[in-house]
Amino acid sequence: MSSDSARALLIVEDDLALQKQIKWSVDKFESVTANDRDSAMVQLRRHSPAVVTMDLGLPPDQDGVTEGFKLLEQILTVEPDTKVIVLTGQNDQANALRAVALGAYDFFAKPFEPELLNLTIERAFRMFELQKENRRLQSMYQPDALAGLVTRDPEMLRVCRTIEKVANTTATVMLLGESGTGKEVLARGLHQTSSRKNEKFVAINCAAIPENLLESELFGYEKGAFTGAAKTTLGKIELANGGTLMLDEIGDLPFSLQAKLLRFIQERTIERVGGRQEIPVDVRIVCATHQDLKALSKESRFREDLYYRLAEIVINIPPLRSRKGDAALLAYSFVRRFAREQNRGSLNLSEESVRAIERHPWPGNIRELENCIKRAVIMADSNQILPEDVGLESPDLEIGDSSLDLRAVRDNAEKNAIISALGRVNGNIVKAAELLGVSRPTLYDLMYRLGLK
Ligand SMILES: Nc1ncnc2c1ncn2[C@@H]1O[C@H](COP(=O)(O)OP(=O)(O)OP(=O)(O)O)[C@@H](O)[C@H]1O
Repeated sequence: MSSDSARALLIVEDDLALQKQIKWSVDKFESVTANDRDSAMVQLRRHSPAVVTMDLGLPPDQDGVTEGFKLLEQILTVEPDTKVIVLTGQNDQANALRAVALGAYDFFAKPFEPELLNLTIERAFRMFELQKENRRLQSMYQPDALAGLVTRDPEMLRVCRTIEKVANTTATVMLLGESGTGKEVLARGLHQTSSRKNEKFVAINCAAIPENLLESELFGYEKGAFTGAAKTTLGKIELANGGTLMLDEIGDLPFSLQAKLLRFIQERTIERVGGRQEIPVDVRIVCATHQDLKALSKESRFREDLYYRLAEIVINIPPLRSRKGDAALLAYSFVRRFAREQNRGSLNLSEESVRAIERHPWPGNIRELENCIKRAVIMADSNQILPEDVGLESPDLEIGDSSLDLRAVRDNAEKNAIISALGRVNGNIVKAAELLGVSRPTLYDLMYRLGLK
């Protein structure tokens, strides 16, 4: 445990002899004890333990599980980040799975193996610390204007610092990055950090508007300028007057309009379509593209003089796959956001999901990850988001460290046995359950948990 994790382990066990035995066998952790639901909740409030081990059979229902499940729900409502390890009877896998589905961190069958229990508790503490660290980092690095931006990647943090530095200059900023890397978020951040923050931020996507409409969208038009121009209408440039104009996908600006934009940047005046008056406009320009504008200008598809006008400050935004640690950090933050929006209470990513997220290359960058987590929050049947909810393959067992991870070894062995059994009986669940010596519902639960369904 790290020094900051002086947070206790809470052991909830009504059998006092067993309680002592557990406490003794996990004596490297600082522990407190409770023997029923009420005393457990008192201890929870008093010590805010990071990890709880609890028996499901608590008084007055020692032989059942009602008190145990009530306690589990209460703990996760009051302290959703607590890692709860449920101790179950030997053949009580159905309740163990139900507990995990409700948000328990792990389960453990009694009689327990002290070494394994120690290992599981240690992992739970580590997970707790990791999540806490993620939240700390998230709150640390955010200047107010870039508050919605989640990152701990050194390159992205440099990008944020550059944005802050240039915000109050008049320099035109060019944001280069793949789709979904947060170009608009950064452009808005720049606007918010600048002295123009109380004026408008107007964005226009040059790729999304047909060429014949783009000119009037940008520059506006006078009444009667063309058929259907019933009244004088301001364009985006004029609408942004005093504020910031974001020209998104600038690489798609038609050649014919590039000259007109260049003129505006040089003269700082516009002429509406069908108009003859020069109208002065004061806007800060930020442009963005995923294209290589220099290459486009070599091919004479983008005016070189315009490029140099727009590229006073060029900021390269790294793709998500090269931001260290950001995929998981963003995923945690999106889970919290969408769980709140969808009233899903305490919802957590399973360890497998986190690993799968870390390994995925995210070609659609943060937008793809955001959509993926939104879907997962809707799809998750339990309080744990599994790799299949995220739509990602469960990562295979790693050679090395995690081959020593007994839970993963056990999961993998169970998965292989189930796949073999199902293969042998041609997919017949009843027969496979018989072959494996478990009930049909247990097999279904197992298949679900192991991502075989
Ligand atoms: N660092 C970040 N932290 C939190 N959310 C982010 C971050 N970066 C991007 N997002 C979110 O990801 C989505 C995509 O971001 P944005 O629209 O800014 O990307 P873009 O690069 O402008 O994409 P495109 O080139 O396709 O227009 C948005 O919903 C945005 O809120």
